[in-house]
Order: sequence, then C-alpha cells, then structure tokens
Amino acid sequence: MSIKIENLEKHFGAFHALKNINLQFSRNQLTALLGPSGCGKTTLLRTIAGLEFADSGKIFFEQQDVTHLSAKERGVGFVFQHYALFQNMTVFDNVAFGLQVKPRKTRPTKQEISEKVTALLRLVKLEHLAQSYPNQLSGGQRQRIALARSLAVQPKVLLLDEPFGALDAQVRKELRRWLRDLHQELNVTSIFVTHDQDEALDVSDRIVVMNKGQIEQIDEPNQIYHAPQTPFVTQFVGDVNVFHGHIDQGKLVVGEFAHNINAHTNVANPVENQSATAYIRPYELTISRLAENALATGKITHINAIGFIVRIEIESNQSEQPIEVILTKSAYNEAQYHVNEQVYLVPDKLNLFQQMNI
Ligand SMILES: Nc1ncnc2c1ncn2[C@@H]1O[C@H](COP(=O)(O)OP(=O)(O)OP(=O)(O)O)[C@@H](O)[C@H]1O
Repeated sequence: MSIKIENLEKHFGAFHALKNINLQFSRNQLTALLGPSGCGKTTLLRTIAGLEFADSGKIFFEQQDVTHLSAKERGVGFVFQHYALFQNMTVFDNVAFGLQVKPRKTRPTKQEISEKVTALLRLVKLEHLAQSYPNQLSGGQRQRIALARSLAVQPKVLLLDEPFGALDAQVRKELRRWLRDLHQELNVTSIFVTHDQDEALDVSDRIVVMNKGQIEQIDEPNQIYHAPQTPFVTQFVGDVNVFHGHIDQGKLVVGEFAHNINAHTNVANPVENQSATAYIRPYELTISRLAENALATGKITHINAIGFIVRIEIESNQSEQPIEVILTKSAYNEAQYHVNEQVYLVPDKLNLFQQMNI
C-alpha cells in the first residue's frame, strides 16, 4: 500500500502543528518520522491513522482518498509506546482479540483464529508465552506481543509511535534489529515515530526529518547523515562542531583564521562577504601542530582513549562549545597528543550554510 499526503495542515487552537506537509510513502517501505519533541511527528502519524483529522489537505492510500475515513475504515495497525495489552487476558487472547471482535460474517473460525495466532506468536518468537499474562512478561516481550496483536488483522499499513520508547537501551537495540528483520518478511508499509536518531538511521529505509511542524529533509539514512540539507538536520542527526564566520576571497574566515574551503565543502560557490556557518563532524576534523590552512586553534582539555577510537576535546575561542575530534588509535599513538597541548584544527570536509541556502 503506498501513501500520499498532499498539503496537510493542522492546528490545535492557535498552535500550528503541521505546516503544508507533502509526502509519499512507497509500498512496503519502512519510514522513520524523526524530530525533536513537539515537532508534530505523532500528530502526523495519528492523522495518517485516522485518529486525528487535518484542517485541510488530502491523504491517499494507493488511489483512494481516505482523508475523511475513520481509522477502522483505513485498515491500519497501530502500536503505541506504552503497550496497551489487556492485563486480564492471556498473551494468546490478546493477539486473538482483533479477530474475535470481527462481525460474525467476516470472523474467522475458532480453528483459523488459533492457527493465525500461533503463526503470529511464532513470528515474534514468543510462542512459548501464549498462556502467560502481560504482567508476567518483560517490557520488550510485551511490545512484541503488541505488534503481533496489531498484525493479526492484516493491516495494509503499520504505524508505530515510539514503539521502543519506554524500554532500556539494550532491549531497544535488540528490538530494532528484530523489527528490521520482521519488516522484510511482512510486506506491509510501515511508518514509525522516533526522536532517536540512531534508531532511525539503523532501522529505516527512509527518514523524514521534521522540525516545528515542517519537513526538513526526506532521504535515505545515508544521505541524511552524510548530506544533510539544512543546519537543523546537520545538528540533529549526529554530532557536529559548529564554527561561525564569513566568506572572504573564497576562504572561510573565523576570527584570525582563514581556511581555504575549495574542494571539500557542499557549496560550490559561497557568496562573498556573507556570513557563513560551517558544520564539521568530529571525524572530519584533523588535529595538527601546524597552523597551515587551520580553522581554529585551541587547548586539549580531555582525551578518551578507552575504546576503538580516541575522542579528544578541545577548548577554543573560535567555537562556543568544546570542539570534539575523533581519531583512530593509530593516528593518536603516532602523534602522542596530550592534555593542555595547544593544537590547530584543520577540516577535511565541512558543510557550509549561508543565509541564502538555509
Ligand atoms: N490534542 C492536542 N491539543 C493541543 N495541542 C496538541 C494536541 N496534540 C498535540 N498538540 C501539540 O502539538 C505539538 C506537536 O505534538 P506531537 O505529539 O505531534 O509532537 P511529537 O513530535 O510527536 O513530540 P513527542 O516526541 O514529544 O511525542 C506539540 O506542541 C503538542 O503540545
């Protein structure tokens, strides 16, 4: 089932929650709606579900205009952050619920329901818990049951609102992997809401980044991370160092430093004599003992060499926040940097934004 959204607008009183949303979801794709708290992700998801209605705009499921249809008529499955399982029913009955309450005419037989529920429990790998009650399950298991329950009625669209939000980091990670694998087997168009960039990058085929009721960028995870198109996306997805300056004779000038940006920036022709902000990932910044083509200088304040990579923090007058640089262990061992050392920072690559391309 493909989904198309045209010119969607939504207000809550005077608050403008969704601003001219235009979007397409391809059949069987897993899309993440990613953005900070309050940006409108849940409102958009609920509007797609038919649990909320837009002020204007249209929603199509394939060719059908579903804008004014109820959630039930749209045939969507919904999984919320807080597993809304029935506490007084067994796992089996929870999963069977949607089938058992179907009108007599369309309700499967008892035997068919039993087979279907067993197959779904097998799919979420919890067959052995069929006769348990929700309060006997872990958070992760409950969420998998909630998913099995929503799949029982064969939804054409599966909508997940922070499905792993209430779980601890380790379980979240496991369930992410599990959702990705499951989605490949399912053939269902899925949209999930998250404010966790790692989760979006790890699980989805495509990410829609939202900010203040608007879409900032729609792209594959790789593009969102490596080719962010707005300052907001650059800062929201992944760690980044920020340098404010201006362009002078093709160079980015930050304080007393003038860095030649040719060849390793996203902007071919930066506008002269205009302010510019450079966003640089920690691993795209090189530490040097020479001032040549540097963008900043600063003092090393902290070195974390515990893991596979080495994280170095530098305090600099050219940056409001401490600058973070990531080095490989071998580069670090070779250079032998130490705390309190004064060093220069030279970018290998930077994302530049000026007023006009924001
Ligand atoms: N029923 C409502 N009445 C009034 N305001 C609402 C209502 N639902 C949402 N809002 C407001 O609309 C904005 C968007 O809310 P929404 O839940 O869509 O954000 P979100 O991006 O999903 O955030 P979170 O990650 O915190 O859930 C918020 O400022 C919220 O307060």
